[in-house]
Amino acid sequence: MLVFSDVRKSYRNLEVLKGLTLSVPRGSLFGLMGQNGAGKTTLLRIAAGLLALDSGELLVGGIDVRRDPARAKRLIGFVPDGFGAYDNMSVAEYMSFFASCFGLYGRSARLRTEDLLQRVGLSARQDSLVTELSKGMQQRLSLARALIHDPELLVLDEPTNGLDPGSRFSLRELLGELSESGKTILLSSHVLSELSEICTDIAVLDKGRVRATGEVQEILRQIANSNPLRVAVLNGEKTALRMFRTNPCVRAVMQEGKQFHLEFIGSPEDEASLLQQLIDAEVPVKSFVREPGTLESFFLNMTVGREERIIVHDEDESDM
Ligand SMILES: Nc1ncnc2c1ncn2[C@@H]1O[C@H](COP(=O)(O)OP(=O)(O)OP(=O)(O)O)[C@@H](O)[C@H]1O
Repeated sequence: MLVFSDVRKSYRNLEVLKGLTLSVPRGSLFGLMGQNGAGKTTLLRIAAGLLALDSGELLVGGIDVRRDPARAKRLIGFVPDGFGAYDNMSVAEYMSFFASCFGLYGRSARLRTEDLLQRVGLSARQDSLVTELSKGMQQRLSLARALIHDPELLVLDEPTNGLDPGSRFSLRELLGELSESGKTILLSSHVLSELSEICTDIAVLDKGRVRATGEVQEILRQIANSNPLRVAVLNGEKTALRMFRTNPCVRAVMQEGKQFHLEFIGSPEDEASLLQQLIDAEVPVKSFVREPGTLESFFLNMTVGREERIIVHDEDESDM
């Protein structure tokens, strides 16, 4: 649905997107991760047709945005990070204003507005001033506004930012429903657990480039296969240490008395095989736990330099 190829964008001397290549599949609910200043908003604003790219190519639904920006824009609804100033407008007037921007007037604009306000749970607030709405309600109104022309692609910049847990939950449900109804959704978020819960695909943006991208389930599976193992034994720690050091899946061992922290790259079968070896050697295992995979650990691995991460190797051979 969206294909960025070698896209570059600078603000004066600051190059923010440095040859960015990314593909957002049609029908996906795509999450964009990245540290502050990574270039997420810049990327989303380019996707929404609000910023021009300096070089490279962007196709929206197969349309080259540089050749036919107006046609590309009709395919997109954009929800920015922040609501803007609409002090003297009621909810109904706000919707009617944006409907007119897309050539919808009279009865068709009214029916579309009613349908969208119902979908976002704001039917009862049509006559309220938009400034009287809570932040969560404003965010839902902004979403309804972005859907006024029934776009195929919805782009949202930090949509859950500043929302309380209840509003976050209802917005996530709404995005899930829209995704199921066939919309392609591209959103950024700092709440990584949220992305793993709702997104089908993610990309990690770092210093203006895509460092990793793929289906969330596949990424979580890979994370799970590279997570540490924590093992505690009642005794037999020397035998256990010898086994850990000779196991091909164990990259580093940290020992504290009868407890071990293993950097382990392996499948659940590899884990089971190591446990079986300990049992066969009659080492009494007290606990054997693989830490769960999270998007946070993946994100940190991608964006924090290796030199900043501490990996402790147990070099001491004296207890063998
Ligand atoms: N209009 C602008 N003029 C000059 N520099 C800008 C402009 N907009 C953004 N920048 C700079 O570009 C870089 C990327 O900004 P951008 O807002 O795209 O990042 P982001 O990943 O969305 O960050 P955040 O998570 O903090 O919102 C930052 O260094 C920012 O200061």
